[in-house]
Amino acid sequence: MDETLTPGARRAMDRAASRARSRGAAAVEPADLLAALLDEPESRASELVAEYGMAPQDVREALGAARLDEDAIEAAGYGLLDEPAVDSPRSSAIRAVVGEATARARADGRKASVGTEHLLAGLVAEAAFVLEPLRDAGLDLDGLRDALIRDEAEVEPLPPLEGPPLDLSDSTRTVDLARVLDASANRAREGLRVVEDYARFVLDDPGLTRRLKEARHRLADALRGFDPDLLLAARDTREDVGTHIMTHSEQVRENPRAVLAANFKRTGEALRSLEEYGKLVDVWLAGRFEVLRYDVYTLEKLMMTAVHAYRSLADCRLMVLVGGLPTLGDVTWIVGEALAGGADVIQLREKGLPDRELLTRAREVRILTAQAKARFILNDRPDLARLSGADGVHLGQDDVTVRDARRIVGPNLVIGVSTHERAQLDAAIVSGAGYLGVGPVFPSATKDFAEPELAGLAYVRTVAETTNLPWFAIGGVDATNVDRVLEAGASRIAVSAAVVKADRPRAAAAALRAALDAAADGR
Ligand SMILES: Cc1ncc(COP(=O)(O)OP(=O)(O)O)c(N)n1
Ligand SMILES: Cc1nc(C(=O)O)sc1CCOP(=O)(O)O
Ligand SMILES: [Mg+2]
Repeated sequence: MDETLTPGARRAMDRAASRARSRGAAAVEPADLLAALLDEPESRASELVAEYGMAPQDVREALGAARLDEDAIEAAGYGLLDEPAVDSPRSSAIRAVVGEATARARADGRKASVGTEHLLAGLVAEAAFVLEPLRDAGLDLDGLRDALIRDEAEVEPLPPLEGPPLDLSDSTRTVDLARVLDASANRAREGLRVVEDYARFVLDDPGLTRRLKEARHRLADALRGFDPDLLLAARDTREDVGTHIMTHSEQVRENPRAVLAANFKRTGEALRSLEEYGKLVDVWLAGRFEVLRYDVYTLEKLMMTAVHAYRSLADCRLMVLVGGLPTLGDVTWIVGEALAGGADVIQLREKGLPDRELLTRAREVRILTAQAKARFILNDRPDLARLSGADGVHLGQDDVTVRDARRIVGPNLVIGVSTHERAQLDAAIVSGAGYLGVGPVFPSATKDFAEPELAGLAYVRTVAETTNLPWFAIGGVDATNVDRVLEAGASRIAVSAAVVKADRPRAAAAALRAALDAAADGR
C-alpha cells in the first residue's frame, strides 16, 4: 500500500477487506468501504454522515451491510479475518476512491495521513452510486457532497469580497458575467459530450446515448437564451487564470468509469454555475438549467447502475431458472449439473415454499454458485435475496418496484425486471433495472401464457435495437429454437424446462451454452 492512513482509516480499510472476503468477493468494492467506515460511530466519516441526515446504523441497515455479512459468513462457512487484510485485492473503483482520498488529504495539507473523512470524500467523488440509494432513506447527499468536495483551489479561503454586487449596467461587469457564463457553457457542453461518448462507445447503449444527446440539445437550446455574440466576445481563454490550475484529481483518471464519474460531476457543477449566474440575466432561463441539472443527476444514477450491471453480468450468457423441485437435494443436484454444463447464472424460482425453506435453499444455491464463480439471483423476494447473500433479485411487473426493492437490498445487488413489451422496457430502464427479462418468446412448459401474451421474436428484435443493458430472452427457449433467438439479436438466454426437465440436464445446458458461445464468437 502506498498511501498513508490514519489508524481509523486503516481500521476501516481492514474491515472493508474483511467484509469483501465474507461476501466471497474477489476484491474490495466501494460498498464494503462505506459500510466499514460507518462501523465506528466515533469516526469523522460517521459524524459527517450523521450531520447530513443519517445515523450510521441506519446507513448500514439501508445498505443491508451488517446483517448481510453475518448471515453470509455463517451461510458460506467463512470466518472473519483475524489478520488485518491490508493487501486484499481492490477493485478499480476502490483504487479510484483511495486515489481521490489521498489527493484530498494532500490538499488539506496533511500529506502524512488519509483520514476517514477523506475516504468518505473519495467515495462521494468517485463512487457516488453507492450513496445514491441512501437519498431515499434521508441522506442529504448534495449537502454532503458540497461539504466534502470543495475545489482544491478553494482550500485557501479567499478574502471576503468588498464593494457592491455585480452591476450589470457597468460594461466591465457585463463582460465578467459573460466570461463566467461562456466558461460554464463550455464545461457543461464538454462534460455532456464525454458522458455521451461513454454511453455510445463503452456501454454501446442506444437508449442512454439518445437520452444524453437529447440533454445536450436541450442545453444548446437553453444556452441560446444568452446573447451568443456577447459570450464569444467576452471569451479570453489565454488570460483565464483557471486554465493553468490543474489539481491532482483532475490529472489522474484510473479507468473509463472514473472519466465518466468526473465528467458527470463537472457537468453538474457547470449547470449549477449557469443557473446561479443565469439568475442575474433571466430567472426563467436559470430555471431551465436547474431542470437540466436534475435530469443530469438522474442520468448519472441510471448510467452508474448500468455500469455496475454490465460489470457484474458482462460475461454471463446462460441463466437457468431452478424451481418446483421436491427436496433440497434435488435443487443441489440440478444446480450442480447446470453449472457443470456451463450455466453462469442460477435463478432460484420457487413459488409457494415456506419462507424458511426458501431461505435454506437460497443459501445452498449461494454456496454452490460462489464455488463455481457463477451468479445467483433470487426470484421475487428482495428480503430473502439480501439474507441469502444473493447477487441479485428478479422482479416481475406485479412484484415490488425497483425503487422499493433497492431500499431492501441496498446498493450492491443487481435488480432484474421482466418486460413483455416496449412500454415496459422503457419504464424498466428508467426505473434503474440492472438487467431485463425479455419474453415470453415461445410458449412455455413452466409458466402459462395465453397466446396473445407471447412477445415473440419481434419483441426480441426491438430490445436488441433499444438497449445494451444486459438482457435475457426467456420463455420456451430450448436447443431446437435457440438459434432463432440468437439471430433475432439476443446474446443471453434464461431457460428453465430445457435444463431442469431434461433427461440429462448437464448435456442440455452444455448444448445451449455451445450455441451461445458460437454466436458470440461469430459477432
Ligand atoms: C430472467 C427472468 N425473466 C422473467 C422472469 C419472470 O418474472 P415474473 O414476471 O415476476 O414471473 P415469475 O417468474 O415470478 O412467475 C424471471 N423470473 N426471470
Ligand atoms: C418464468 C417465466 N417468465 C417469463 C417471461 O416471459 O417473463 S417466461 C418464463 C418461463 C421460463 O421457463 P421456460 O424456459 O421453461 O419456458
Ligand atoms: Mg415474479
